[in-house]
Formats: sequence, C-alpha cells, structure tokens
Amino acid sequence: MNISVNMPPCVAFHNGHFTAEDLITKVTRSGDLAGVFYDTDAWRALPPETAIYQVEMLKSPQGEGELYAGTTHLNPGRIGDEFYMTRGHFHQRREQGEVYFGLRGTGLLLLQDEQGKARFEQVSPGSVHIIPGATAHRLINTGTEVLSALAVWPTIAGHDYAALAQGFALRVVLQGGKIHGKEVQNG
Ligand SMILES: O=P(O)(O)OC[C@H]1O[C@](O)(CO)[C@@H](O)[C@@H]1O
Ligand SMILES: [Fe+2]
Repeated sequence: MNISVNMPPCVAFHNGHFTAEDLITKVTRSGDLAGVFYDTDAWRALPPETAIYQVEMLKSPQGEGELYAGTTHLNPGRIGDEFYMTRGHFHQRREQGEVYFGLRGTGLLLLQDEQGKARFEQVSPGSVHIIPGATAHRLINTGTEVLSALAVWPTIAGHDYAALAQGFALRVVLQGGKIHGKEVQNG
C-alpha cells in the first residue's frame, strides 16, 4: 500500500532576520533512493517521481558556530513491507551532533554508531532527540499521516552517505499487522 499525499504547506519560519526567500525546499522522490529500500522489485514498481519526503530549510550563513534549521516532512507509505524513510547519514564532521524535534505524526528515529550498534527513538509531536556526534540518523514514518520533524544542526556538519552504502543494521517493516525492527545481516 503506498499513499502518495500532497506535500504539506511550508512550515512558516518566523525569525528576526529570515524571510520566506531564505527558505530552501528539496523533495526526495523514490527514483532518488536507489538501493535504499530492500525490496528492489517493489521499489522499481513505484513511479520514480513518487514524493517520499520534503525538507524545508533556512539558508543559514555557513561557518563555525552557524546552525541550519530544517523541517523534514516524510510521507506515510511503504515500499514492499518497508516503511518510507529518509536516506540517512553520518555527518562528514563526525564530532558534530544534531537535535530533532517531533512536530506531527508518529514514527521512529533510527540511530546507529560507527560500530554498527543501532537503536530507535519514538518520534511524535513534542518529542526531542539529541543525536550525538558519530551517530548516523534516519527518520522512518510508521504512521498513516505525514511525519514532520524540525532538525537543528551545525552548517559545518556535512552529510556522509557513503559510510552507509551497506545500509543500516535495522529495517522497519509491517508484518502480520505489526511494526517490526528487523536485523539486516548483509547491511
Ligand atoms: O539527507 P537525508 O538523510 O535524506 O535526510 C534528510 C534531511 O534530514 C536532516 O538530517 C535534517 O533535516 C538534513 O540534514 C537532511 O538533509
Ligand atoms: Fe544530520
């Protein structure tokens, strides 16, 4: 079952020195996520333009001490029995952490250290998540509505996707009507 819902309206950022022109919006579609979902046949069967998530972030100045603030809106849906999720990444600058704030919907934040040890945190409106340095993070929508979370992270953090080319140690699927975190043998 794949629900493709329209993306929610922009989350308005009201800040002393940011205006709507300072908002960067990026949509990630199923076609952008080759190799991310484990059921390749189901992924191929989905029209590649299917919107999976949208990130709206502020155009912060870059540099030490500067922060990005961005809201990820992750659609509900599954590819095969695997819930829609973000690509997930480590930060290039491993020592840089990130904070997530649950805004809407229900889901999971998958966190994984460099030794491959993975754990979940429940995401819901009002939840706050401290992502320490050297911890990969992926948002997963296990609900039936859009999952939205605000993130704040250093502009110098960068994204390292290559370190997760083998994927995360856990996948989240719906089986027998229940949500399962499944260990993945070969990443
Ligand atoms: O880059 P990914 O793993 O697709 O995650 C989506 C977005 O979530 C964030 O971690 C927070 O919004 C951004 O850094 C990232 O671009
Ligand atoms: Fe991040």
